[in-house]
Amino acid sequence: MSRSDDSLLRVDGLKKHYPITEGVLNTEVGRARAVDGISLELERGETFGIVGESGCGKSTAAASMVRLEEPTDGEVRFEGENILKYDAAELRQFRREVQLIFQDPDSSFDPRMNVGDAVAEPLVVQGMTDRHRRREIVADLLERVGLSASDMKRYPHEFSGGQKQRIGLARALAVNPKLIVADEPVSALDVSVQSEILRLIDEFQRELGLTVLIISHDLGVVRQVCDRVAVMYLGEFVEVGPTEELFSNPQHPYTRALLSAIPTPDPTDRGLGVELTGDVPDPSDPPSGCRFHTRCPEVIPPSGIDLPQEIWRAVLNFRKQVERESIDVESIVEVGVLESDGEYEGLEDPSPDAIDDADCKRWIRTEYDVPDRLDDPRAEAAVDDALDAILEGEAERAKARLAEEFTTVCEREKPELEGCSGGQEAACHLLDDAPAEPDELRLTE
Ligand SMILES: Nc1ncnc2c1ncn2[C@@H]1O[C@H](COP(=O)(O)OP(=O)(O)OP(=O)(O)O)[C@@H](O)[C@H]1O
Repeated sequence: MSRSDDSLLRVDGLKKHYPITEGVLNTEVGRARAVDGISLELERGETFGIVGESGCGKSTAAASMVRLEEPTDGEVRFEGENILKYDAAELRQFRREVQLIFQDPDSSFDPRMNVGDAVAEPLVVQGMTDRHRRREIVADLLERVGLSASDMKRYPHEFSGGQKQRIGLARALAVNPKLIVADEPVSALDVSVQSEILRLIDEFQRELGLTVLIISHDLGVVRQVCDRVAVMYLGEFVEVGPTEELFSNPQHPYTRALLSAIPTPDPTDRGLGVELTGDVPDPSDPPSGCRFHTRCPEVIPPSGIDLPQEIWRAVLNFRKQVERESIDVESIVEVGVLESDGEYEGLEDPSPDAIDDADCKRWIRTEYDVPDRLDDPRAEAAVDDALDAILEGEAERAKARLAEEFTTVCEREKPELEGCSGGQEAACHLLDDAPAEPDELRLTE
């Protein structure tokens, strides 16, 4: 992602992995890959947003970029200097130039300190000894954020959430920072107040030429203020681009799914019609290939498999349950018998052995929304063989049969971020120029 040499902050291949330990000896048994190789450049004066669901690594990314967390790998350059090599004095200077705003403004205030002292604190730390001058600056800042100079004497608990966030902004601006990093700055506030705070950030950004990095799970927030946006999923950026391009012409299925989830005021507008189900997977064991493939509504089928999208997704979900060995045949059969309209009436032992295999297989298919018969003969044969193996208690054979027929390029190969026609970059095999398998077919809708 090469933009200009005059970027304020440049991040290359940033990773933050947290060790997972067990036992009294704290033996490392794994690593949570919270951030797993992200790169970006913040141009001076731009507002950049990182958006994604809870748990995909946004806060850790921001914290690692400003060394609140020590990165595991990668490089972060601020005005061309490698911040990971800063000594204590350089780090102190950096901490003045980069100010942080958090979701909960209370966390940055000492409840026993009045607002005047709280906003002036960074000036004191910076060595400004002139009390009168400090008061002037604080009065001016409070007025600029929409409060009054007389609020200086009051204490944080006397203010509403929105007002506290204004005070937090005044405090952040006190030392003329070059970069503001705001982590969910409005998500704790009422919707009506959110817009006001975002407008204020926008105003300051323009007036003072600030560079702003906003972290949010809310696409509406980033759309309101950001010039560019990165969409993050499970420690990686899956799409990066100018805000309007990304919102009007999303290229990654994850971006499309996030956009679909935004409620629209128009009841006839059904959005992009994509539903995002399930949670972000565990970052200590991310899915292979494209990390989104386990939830993606647009997974590319393997060569020669031709199923409608919804049915293909159901087959993939069924395969996932087989992989996890979580298909509870006994319970499914028990329910099947109860609902079987008398066919098995009076049966003393409703165990799978006492039931016709064809019925067991049909009930398992129903449980996972797989139709009784798939139109694609290859897919049908694979599902049927796997069901036979399951009923014979041969889980490994079932897994192997499904893997043989249904392993997709999305699971096999990791897509890289690449430029798309709309001016953004996205990491998705749907955008591959030459598909890994030439006869790979897009799913019929
Ligand atoms: N100190 C830690 N030790 C281990 N794992 C961690 C630690 N901090 C974060 N994680 C894990 O890293 C992943 C990313 O967390 P992070 O808070 O950065 O995500 P997020 O997108 O900001 O979500 P949220 O908005 O909920 O904070 C999560 O799975 C989280 O559990």
